[in-house]
Amino acid sequence: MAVQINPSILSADFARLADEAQAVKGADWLHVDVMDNHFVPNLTLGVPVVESLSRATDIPLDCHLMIEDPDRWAPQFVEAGAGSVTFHAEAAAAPVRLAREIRAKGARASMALKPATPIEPFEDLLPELDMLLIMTVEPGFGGQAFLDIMLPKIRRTRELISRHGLELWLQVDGGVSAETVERCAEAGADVFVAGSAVYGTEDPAAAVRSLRAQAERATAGASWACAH
Ligand SMILES: O=C(CO)[C@@H](O)[C@H](O)COP(=O)(O)O
Ligand SMILES: [Fe+2]
Repeated sequence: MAVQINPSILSADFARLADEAQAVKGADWLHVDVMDNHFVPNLTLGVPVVESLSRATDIPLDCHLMIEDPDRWAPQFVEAGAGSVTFHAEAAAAPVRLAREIRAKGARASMALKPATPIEPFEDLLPELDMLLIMTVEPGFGGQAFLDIMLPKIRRTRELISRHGLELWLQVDGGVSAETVERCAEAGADVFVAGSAVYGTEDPAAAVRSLRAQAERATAGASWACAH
């Protein structure tokens, strides 16, 4: 699978979201962080904003739900126009039923793991998912430092995906930048969320191109990719 770069609008200007989406032309998905001040100690946006944003841009929306009760809310984000919906394993009451419901409504189903949540208990669920998100910071805020200690989990997850012959995308989110993207790609990630490393620069579209080039180079030399 080709490398994908998903800018996070958490680091964009919320009063100009349509323009900010325009500013990252060439991005694969627009990453939309939904926070409820319960699952994480921060509050961002909800279904109506996703609905408006999906009408305002051709870039598909990758909604990352950092909320309690995703079983109730995730389907509404699909109806609002999200092309991919990520719920947290720690918050979902019935992750298999929820993933099936998201897929049945026509979106890609994805599950996220906080840094302290291991992948191993979820091995049997992987065929139910289109993407797995490994958080590389504690969720809640943009601009945090990348957690290097997550690299072994990325490697183990890539091994599981290969062993089961799955088409699952492996996303990393948090502190992904020019300094860290190559380590993530070498470990096995193929979808890269970047907030401050894209919107914190003078030229967000150029930042997307440059992260993509770095990730592609690192993937080309990675043992997990060479084995395919
Ligand atoms: O989900 C989150 C934070 O909880 C992320 O999507 C951040 O928005 C990424 O921002 P950077 O770490 O790239 O600045
Ligand atoms: Fe996110």
